[in-house]
Amino acid sequence: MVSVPFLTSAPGKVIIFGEHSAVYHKPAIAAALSLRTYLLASRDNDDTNTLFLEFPDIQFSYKWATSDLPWQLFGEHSRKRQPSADEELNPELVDALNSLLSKIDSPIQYSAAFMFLYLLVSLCEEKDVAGLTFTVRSTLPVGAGLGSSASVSVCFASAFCYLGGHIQEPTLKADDVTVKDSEQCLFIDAWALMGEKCSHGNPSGIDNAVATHGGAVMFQRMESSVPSIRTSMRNLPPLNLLLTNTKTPRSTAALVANVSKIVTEFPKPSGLILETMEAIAREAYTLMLRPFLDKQSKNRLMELIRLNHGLLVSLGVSHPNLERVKLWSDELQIGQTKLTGAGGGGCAITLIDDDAATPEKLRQLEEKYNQAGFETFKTTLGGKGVGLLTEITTITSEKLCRLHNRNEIEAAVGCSALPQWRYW
Ligand SMILES: Nc1ncnc2c1ncn2[C@@H]1O[C@H](COP(=O)(O)OP(=O)(O)OP(=O)(O)O)[C@@H](O)[C@H]1O
Ligand SMILES: C[C@@](O)(CCO)CC(=O)[O-]
Ligand SMILES: [Mg+2]
Repeated sequence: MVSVPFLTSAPGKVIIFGEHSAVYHKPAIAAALSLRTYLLASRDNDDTNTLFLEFPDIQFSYKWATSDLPWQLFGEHSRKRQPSADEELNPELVDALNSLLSKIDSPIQYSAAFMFLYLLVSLCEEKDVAGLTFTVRSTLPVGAGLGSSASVSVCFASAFCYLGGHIQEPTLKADDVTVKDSEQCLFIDAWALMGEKCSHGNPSGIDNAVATHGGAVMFQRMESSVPSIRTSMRNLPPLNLLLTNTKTPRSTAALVANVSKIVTEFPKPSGLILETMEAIAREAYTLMLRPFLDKQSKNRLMELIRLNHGLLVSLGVSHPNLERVKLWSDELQIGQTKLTGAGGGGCAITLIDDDAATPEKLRQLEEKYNQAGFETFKTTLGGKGVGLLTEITTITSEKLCRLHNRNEIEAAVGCSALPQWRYW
């Protein structure tokens, strides 16, 4: 029997090359971020017949009588299995959850609650979770292209795999280096992909893979049930990346659906665009295998960023605010900019040209962004994947909900602040 309270955590990601083309089986390059989501499972209420959700980042607080959930749809055997990459969502469970959630009218809250319940009922029995409170806090911006949905999905999947007895406690500390994926990580990743399917119909799996395994990868989705290829990129060259959030809201589900429409209606040109994106990601991979980039390679990488962004624009996934981020960094000749994640708003990355970007120019750029209401981030790439923290004495759901900002969340429960975190 697992003892509560405990926390799970998973990082967000930045896609450097290959968003959208990743859905169409093309290779993409992404790295874990130091910004993370934290999920606390605790017994903060006396009522053992109820399940409580606290998701303050999206202003959502909810509860269900545990007996109202459709536990009967799964037996012990189906809870223990690892879903294959092409497994579709269970239609009976989808129907049951749709009726249960019919009163929630915010799409953001609906999709979070739907993912939560889908994974919970798929992985746990009623007795495992009755009376528990689940609280989510994230240092990632919600729905901004940095993989917030996948990091939440990995937090849910790992917590429910653990509560359901499908995986053991992890043992790796932050500094331990591993070369082989653990079986437990593969199990969590497979279920987190099902969670991403709850969030949008056709995920490539790159976001949940990075949130589960951490580090930096070249990722390629395969056809049918063949597992995706994940090639770890251990010695990523130091990249001076500026991350800018336009704060323009968008949803990955809608953007992926729009691209799918273009791919269906214009198969030939869109096919060529996707092939070009593949060529870009492959060349970038070769360049990024070198531990240090010489000037010529760095310039080539910047050109590839520019080309990749242009192709994403042609697929219709940019936004005037993303173009503003690019225009202003182009005007000041800071480096090359592309949107990251699903686009349509959210974040852009700028690969900074260290020779051209003087501190004064960077200051001017940040000032322009601030005036437009954009937020810039400093974050490190390639951090740890999914983790667990047990023996918590000081944090309760109420305290976690009350934390005001990223720094407070990191200080209270963060992977960077607490060496007691272990990783699967
Ligand atoms: N802190 C959070 N608390 C609760 N739910 C969250 C949180 N962060 C994200 N979510 C869920 O994930 C959804 C956002 O997912 P979406 O895929 O649209 O954006 P993203 O994952 O940030 O970007 P991308 O998929 O482009 O990387 C939200 O609508 C919400 O349902
Ligand atoms: C747009 C997309 O390529 C990345 C979203 O972070 C979708 C996916 O790969 O699942
Ligand atoms: Mg997402």
